[in-house]
Amino acid sequence: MNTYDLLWQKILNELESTFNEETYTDVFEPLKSTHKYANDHVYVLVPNEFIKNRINRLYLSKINELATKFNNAPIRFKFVTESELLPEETLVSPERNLSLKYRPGNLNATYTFDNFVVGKSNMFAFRMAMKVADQPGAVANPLYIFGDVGLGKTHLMQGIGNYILDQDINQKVMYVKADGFIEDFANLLKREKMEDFNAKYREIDVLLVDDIQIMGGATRTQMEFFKLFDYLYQQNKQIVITSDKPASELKNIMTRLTSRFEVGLTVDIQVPDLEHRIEILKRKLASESSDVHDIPADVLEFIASSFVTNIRELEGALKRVLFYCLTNNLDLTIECVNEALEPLLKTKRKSDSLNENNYDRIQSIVSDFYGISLEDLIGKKRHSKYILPRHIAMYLIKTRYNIPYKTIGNLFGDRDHSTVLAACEKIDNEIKQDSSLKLAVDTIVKKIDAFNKK
Ligand SMILES: Nc1ncnc2c1ncn2[C@@H]1O[C@H](COP(=O)(O)OP(=O)(O)OP(=O)(O)O)[C@@H](O)[C@H]1O
Repeated sequence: MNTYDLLWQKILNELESTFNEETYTDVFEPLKSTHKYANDHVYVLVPNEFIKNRINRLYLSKINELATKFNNAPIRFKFVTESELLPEETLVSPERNLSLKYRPGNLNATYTFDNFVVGKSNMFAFRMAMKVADQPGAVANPLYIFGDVGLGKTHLMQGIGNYILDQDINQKVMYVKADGFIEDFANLLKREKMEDFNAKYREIDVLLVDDIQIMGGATRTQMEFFKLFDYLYQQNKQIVITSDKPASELKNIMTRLTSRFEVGLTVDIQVPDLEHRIEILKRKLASESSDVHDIPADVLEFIASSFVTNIRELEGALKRVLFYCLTNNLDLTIECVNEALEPLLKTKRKSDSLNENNYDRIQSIVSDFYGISLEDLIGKKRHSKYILPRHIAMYLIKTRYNIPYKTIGNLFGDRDHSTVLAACEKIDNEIKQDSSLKLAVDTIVKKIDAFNKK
């Protein structure tokens, strides 16, 4: 038995004890050995497309996780049918080499479905992304993904692109951030090279546009984007868009665009809970090319509890811990991790406590101003004398501190992302039209500023 067969056997043993007998017998039992190792992947031949898709969707991430654990270094599996193998074996294409970080169409090869950790906060978004990737243009077009900073929108969107390319390398996928599109359009205006612009954006099968809110106010770009959107949409080309807010709440984006975004399917990604964050840390650890593959549970929980609202920060903390402990040759204990993270935690504690006090202060200044109790400001009563101050307090916290809507929701009796978002947008609109409301908000702001100067 070669090394890869041995590795596969270990994984199979683990899968046998993890999954029920039926799943194991149907899916894994026929897959006795590996086929080859190439392009950073161990290949396993599967009898048909159905089994392949089932494994890719449901078990691939677990398999890769076990593989990395048993191999003591990152390694990935690929399940292929016989018919796929022939063309693939003759194809020595750089696009297939995952050691290259970028693939055609500006795609980051490391953002895949199998390393996207799924939990309650992103389950629906993930399922829909898989469906869209399986049948581009047919299931939900456009797919509109929104959520707060650092929660995985780009990862999921590029996961769609990578999956589509994995199925068919000839598909033309194009990933662009909205500011990149604005820049390309500005260049087009300067040089009048319409053919280049069209070649880049029209001769494609899948368009992925990240952070569409950046296009707010860029009217001419929006008009061009509108034409492109319609052109691709009419041909059933898949479009995926991400944003920090729902389409209906986008500022300074023309309604004919936002209404088109709403024609397809909108999904959101929320802040992950503790268990989910710990799982993310475990999976990031397995994919790190360091010698550490196991971290004590209390240490993982410590890191996951310290970084709550942004997965990018959570990832950064893990990297810092690994680097610090490895270079100083220290064991991964809570004390050592605390030491490693101290500079980050210190600034965070400072700004958190400062901010928490400030959030409280905004809430009490608003409740004082309107002569209601703090309890009623935060509570569930639906009378207008409570609702307006509540919305104003949410709006002021968002505009001053720009923390996730969900976090603001937690400060107001666990209200959800969309409730807070709607409240903030409502106040933002109303102060433009209602001068007495604007005066009230300005007065409250002055009181807050006066307090901060004390
Ligand atoms: N569910 C997840 N599983 C694994 N990694 C994740 C997950 N969600 C986010 N990440 C990681 O967190 C980091 C930030 O994610 P990403 O850039 O996709 O966030 P975003 O929502 O697009 O942020 P922004 O609003 O700043 O554009 C990336 O490294 C990504 O791989």
